[in-house]
Amino acid sequence: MPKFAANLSTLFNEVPFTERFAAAAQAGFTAVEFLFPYDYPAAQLKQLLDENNLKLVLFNTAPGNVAAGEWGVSAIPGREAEARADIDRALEYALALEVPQVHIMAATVPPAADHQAYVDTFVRNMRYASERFAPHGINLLLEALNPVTKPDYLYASQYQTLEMAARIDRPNVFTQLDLFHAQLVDGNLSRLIRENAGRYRHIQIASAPDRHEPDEGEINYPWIFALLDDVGYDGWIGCEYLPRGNTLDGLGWFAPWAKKS
Ligand SMILES: O=C(O)C(=O)[C@H](O)CO
Ligand SMILES: [Mg+2]
Repeated sequence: MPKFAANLSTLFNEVPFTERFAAAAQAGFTAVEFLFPYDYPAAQLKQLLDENNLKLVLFNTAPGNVAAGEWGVSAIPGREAEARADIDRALEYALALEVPQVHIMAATVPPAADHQAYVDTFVRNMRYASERFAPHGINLLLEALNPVTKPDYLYASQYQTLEMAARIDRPNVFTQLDLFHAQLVDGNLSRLIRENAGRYRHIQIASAPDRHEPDEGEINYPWIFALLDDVGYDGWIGCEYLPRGNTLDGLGWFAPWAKKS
């Protein structure tokens, strides 16, 4: 039985961020995820979660200087102190908000840069993060991003993040299987889901190629949800899509699973 989390960074964007918690709960979600919590005190976010009986199931480490093209700091050589401070801050938020997993953002790699140096830096910082988070039972996730949405990101293929997780070789490090990115880069989603069950601990969904509701495009999500049940996936499924129009108007696909108020 799939468990869905509303991504408040992309859904319910008709209202300000702090009003999206109530909107998600009223739409029948019991869990949420979003990109970054850092613009708000943890206590304020916890109150919003508690008031709406919502679990927070994922957020990311900080993105760095987005205006300068950065998308994560954990792989940038020479920025280790900043990356580890971001990891420590993410841990503080994860503990305060009772979050079971955090996506550690890697970095975009400038075309002329030494890619291996970025990989080696990321492995070291991930092992640092693993040691910080493991005593609290919190998992760390790596996510491949397709090169159209995010050019020059450290990894684009699911098979690269699976290999990276194996190289990091820590028991609380897994991949985040965003099926939108996976379809655009790797395809053969059934093989990915079947052959790597247990190595991904979070899933995100959106249509391909347009990243809208999961009721259009190339991916047959009802079939995918049944396959996920078949392989015993019991994690959350993050609804990280860009609504075609009003969020509520596009939630017909979610009706079978929405919590009835
Ligand atoms: O971009 C995505 O798909 C994500 O899930 C990350 O949170 C941000 O890149
Ligand atoms: Mg994603």
